[in-house]
Amino acid sequence: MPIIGKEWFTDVAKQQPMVLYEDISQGCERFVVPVYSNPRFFMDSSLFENFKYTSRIIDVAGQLACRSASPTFMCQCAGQCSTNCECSSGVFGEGGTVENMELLMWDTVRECNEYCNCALWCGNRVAQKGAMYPVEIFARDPWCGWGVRASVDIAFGTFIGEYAGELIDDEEAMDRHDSTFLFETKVGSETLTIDAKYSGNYTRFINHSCAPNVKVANISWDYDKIQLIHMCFFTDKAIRKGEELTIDYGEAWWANKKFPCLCKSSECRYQFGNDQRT
Ligand SMILES: C[S@@+](CC[C@H](N)C(=O)[O-])C[C@H]1O[C@@H](n2cnc3c(N)ncnc32)[C@H](O)[C@@H]1O
Repeated sequence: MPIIGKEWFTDVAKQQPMVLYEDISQGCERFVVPVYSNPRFFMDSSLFENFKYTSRIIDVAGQLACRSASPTFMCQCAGQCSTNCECSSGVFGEGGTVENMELLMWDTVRECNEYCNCALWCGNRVAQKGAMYPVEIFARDPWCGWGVRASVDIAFGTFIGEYAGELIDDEEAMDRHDSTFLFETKVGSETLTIDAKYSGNYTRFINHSCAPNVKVANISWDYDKIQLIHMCFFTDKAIRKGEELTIDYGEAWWANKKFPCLCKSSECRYQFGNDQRT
């Protein structure tokens, strides 16, 4: 494997990108999600041919359909929920951004739901409304593959998308030989998995960084006790247009990986052995 120096990345950034798809979401998002290749190196784009873009959780095994449907959570607030509202976790400030990231990451955050009396514009309805900020998929490099970058400036604490894909149980997850796109979640006390290998949205292209600018929080907007926990992505820094979006995959993900991390951050924790790619 060649040594990747800083010059390689600087040089590649100067190349004119090629539009491979004008909108890989095919209208599933509020914005187009273009895919950019790079003439400087070859990138396998065959995955896009069989990839089904969806911005939703696909209940393949009926895990959600078989839940009891009795509404447990519902507020009686009029218009905007008050700070005393039983649904509100006080995480979202005015405009729906998160002010306190620690609070967001502390536990599952409950948003108001379809049985709540409050308005659709209530500030406790954020992630349920879907992604609002345009992003693009780009050819990062031949080793990491594709990545995601912001198409506009995005403020700190902004919801940018939900990890979408097929909702499967543990047994099915073990049978799927590629664990790259598996993300654990819960429905009530049951642990389930979202697999975004074949179906998903742009979040499945987000790469790892040891100094990430996006965090993944647990959010629910179900009325039922047996709630689906949605894995929701929020910016943890102010993001500039063109900046790559990254998350921390966590130690468990890296535990059995045979390749080094290419995040190039000074805080990188997974550069194994004598790897010279600095
Ligand atoms: C969830 S996918 C992210 C999208 C992926 N880059 C692609 O082209 O489909 C995770 C895979 O991306 C690559 N990857 C992501 N972050 C990386 C990093 N920091 N260093 C090296 N490879 C990375 C690895 O091949 C990993 O298995």
